[in-house]
Amino acid sequence: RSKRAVPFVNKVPIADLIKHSIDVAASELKQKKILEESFYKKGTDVILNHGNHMWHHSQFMAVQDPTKFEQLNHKAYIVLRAIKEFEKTSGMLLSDLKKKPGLINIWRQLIAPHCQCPKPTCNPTDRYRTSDGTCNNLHRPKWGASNTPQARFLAAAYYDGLNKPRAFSETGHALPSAREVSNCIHNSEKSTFISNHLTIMFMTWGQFVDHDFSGTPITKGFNNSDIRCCHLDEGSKDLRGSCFPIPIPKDDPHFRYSCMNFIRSAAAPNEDCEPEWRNPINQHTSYIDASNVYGATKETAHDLRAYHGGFLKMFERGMLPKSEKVKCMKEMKNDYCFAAGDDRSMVVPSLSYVHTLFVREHNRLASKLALLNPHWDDERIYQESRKIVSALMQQITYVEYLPLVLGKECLEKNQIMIKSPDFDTVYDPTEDASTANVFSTAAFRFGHSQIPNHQAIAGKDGIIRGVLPIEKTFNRPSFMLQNNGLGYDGVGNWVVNDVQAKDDRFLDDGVRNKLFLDDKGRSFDLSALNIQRGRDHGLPSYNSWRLICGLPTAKHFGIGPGGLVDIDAEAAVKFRKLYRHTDDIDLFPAAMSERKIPGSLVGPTFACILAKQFRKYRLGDRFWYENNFNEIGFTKDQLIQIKKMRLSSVMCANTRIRSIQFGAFQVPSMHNPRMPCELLPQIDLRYWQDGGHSGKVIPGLYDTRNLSRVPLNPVQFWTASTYKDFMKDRMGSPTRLGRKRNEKFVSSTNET
Ligand code: HEM
Ligand SMILES: [Ca+2]
Repeated sequence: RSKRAVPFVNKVPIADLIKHSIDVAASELKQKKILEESFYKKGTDVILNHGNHMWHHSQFMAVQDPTKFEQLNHKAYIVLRAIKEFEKTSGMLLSDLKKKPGLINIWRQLIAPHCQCPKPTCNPTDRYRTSDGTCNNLHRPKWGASNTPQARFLAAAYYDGLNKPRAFSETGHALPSAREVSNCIHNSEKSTFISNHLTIMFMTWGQFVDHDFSGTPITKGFNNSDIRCCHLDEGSKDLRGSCFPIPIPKDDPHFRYSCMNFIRSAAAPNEDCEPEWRNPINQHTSYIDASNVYGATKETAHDLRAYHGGFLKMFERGMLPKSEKVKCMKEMKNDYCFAAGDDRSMVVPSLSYVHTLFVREHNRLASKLALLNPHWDDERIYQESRKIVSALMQQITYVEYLPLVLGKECLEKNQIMIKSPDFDTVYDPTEDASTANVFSTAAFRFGHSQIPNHQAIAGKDGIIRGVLPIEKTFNRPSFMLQNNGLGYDGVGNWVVNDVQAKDDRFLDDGVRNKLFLDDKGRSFDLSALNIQRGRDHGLPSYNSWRLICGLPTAKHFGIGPGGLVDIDAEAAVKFRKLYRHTDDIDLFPAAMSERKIPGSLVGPTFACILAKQFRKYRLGDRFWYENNFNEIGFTKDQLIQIKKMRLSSVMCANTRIRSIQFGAFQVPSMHNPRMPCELLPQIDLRYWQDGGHSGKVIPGLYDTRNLSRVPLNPVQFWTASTYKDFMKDRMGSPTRLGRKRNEKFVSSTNET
């Protein structure tokens, strides 16, 4: 009986209550719009100046498609407001409502006028992925698509069960400020360690692939303006619901002001606006499909295409094309801002480097495929090249990157290991590959501890020729464009020769204190943002994740049985000081503090979450490169070619690099020696020739570099004096640049 819909509450038909709730919500949306406009008119919300620290953050969290975004956000508002009203009038909770299919049907019908979401129509014989990821799963066409809600592995933990951030302890007190937690747990002052074998490229790949499967935009004000939360009084903050600023402790070692701006992520409604708690939007396709290269909507993909020869647009000397839409900081006369499949491409030069590399690879493949198949049109060449590039993203991530993150044993256990030299049809249409909230908000941010305090350019010998503190490179393409684009190759030489910061619980100063530093000395703390974002997204606490991962939960703050068993005593003491109850502990700081599983870079809790998600990305993708599916898949011969490939091969084929170690994620060593590019594997594209591999040598097919060779001269722009200022600045406060690294820098700058 309990499964049937409850027809009446206090003699009022329940359908009437639902209708009333939706009507209230729809009419309040109108008032909300007026309220938002008033914040703009009052000057609380503004169009921020270039270079302001909040401007940088807002660029990073920007909406890629404002029209879709506004629609999603409005629908989500109606759903959330209507549930709140319904809870009030019916006495039922969201959780009760979700258990009653009859009521959900009524809800769906009544909310439909506010929720026109055209359903994608899928053609099962389409050979290529859609730009927005729809129709990958033919039964659930929106799974993994862009501009859909992030998935959940666990029920949300909002303060009100629905919408408000997790801000209070089990004891009823406020949770400690995210900055306070960061100061205590993530502060790197005492650490001088650098990773002993992983390169900057390893860190960069993590960020690059993250921007393929996840992009969470923040709420915007009227007229696409930026919300300034620290300017609001308490009453207005509550009324708006989009502000959740971070209090900065009075005795903060770095910040001299008391409030860090924090705007909540924008919300997306569920399919058909079904009743659901708040969920952040993912504006990327969850699939590893190079949506960061090609764009995650039809419109972005269109803007990036050249529409001839299958090419993507490019600027002179193989650089990313100019963007009119995305803004950046121009420091030199000829600087321009980059357009890419993901708008975060300029956040640091190391990331712009890989973005550029993959656009070059696409165009290189396109020109070769056109030689082999002169009858192919622009569309066919574009799609076939895109298909290979997406496969390379998967190959590099699963064959080169993940074994270093998780260790082979974990890959094996979770069906993440690429074992076969050719097909391995793993597709399971019941797996939803949508990126989960916990994965993008906490677990995959593990890489933030790898971010070094600097960005640099090196010569072919790997010796650093110029260096800048990272905070002077955020959103500044100058570094890449200097000396007519030669900065590009310098960054490439740097990322494969220098080491990243160590994978520990600490975040370096450049992002923990100086993230998006502006000329007024204002900036953010990345670890505080991560923690606050977790609370904003209603992420359950550390213990809940331990439980679902089958790991023991902590009942006390000791390190013995029943306590924080995977955390060292020194850190456990800090958690005891910070939190009142073990069920309060935020996931990010605690999982980052766990001892690593041998052979991996993460502790058991993050390993569990990462493995679960990477399994879904593999099993839930109909276009996964290893699937033996006629038409949409590769042929066996083609797949064998792709499985030979490494990131180093891609760098060799598209840049002026002449020799490189086989594994670009590890520094050159006896076990990973540098070798001439000619010795590295390259795809034999003759297997893509219609009518089969002819065996003929096709002129032009094997000269892999499509750029004219220009010798790499020592780069003049970031001079030794810049470097010295940088080091002077650092010497005052010890940072994690170890002595060994200092020596290397000094000797290198003496040479230039
Ligand atoms: C120079 C390097 C990097 C910078 C400056 C940077 C900066 C940021 C910032 C500002 C955010 C948003 C913070 C917020 O919630 O307000 C973010 C999110 C994120 N970062 Fe990083 N990050 C870097 C490298 C990395 C690396 C190496 C990884 C992983 C290996 C990573 C993974 C992520 C993920 C998964 C998100 C969430 C993305 C989303 O859903 O929108 N980041 N990062
Ligand atoms: Ca994607």
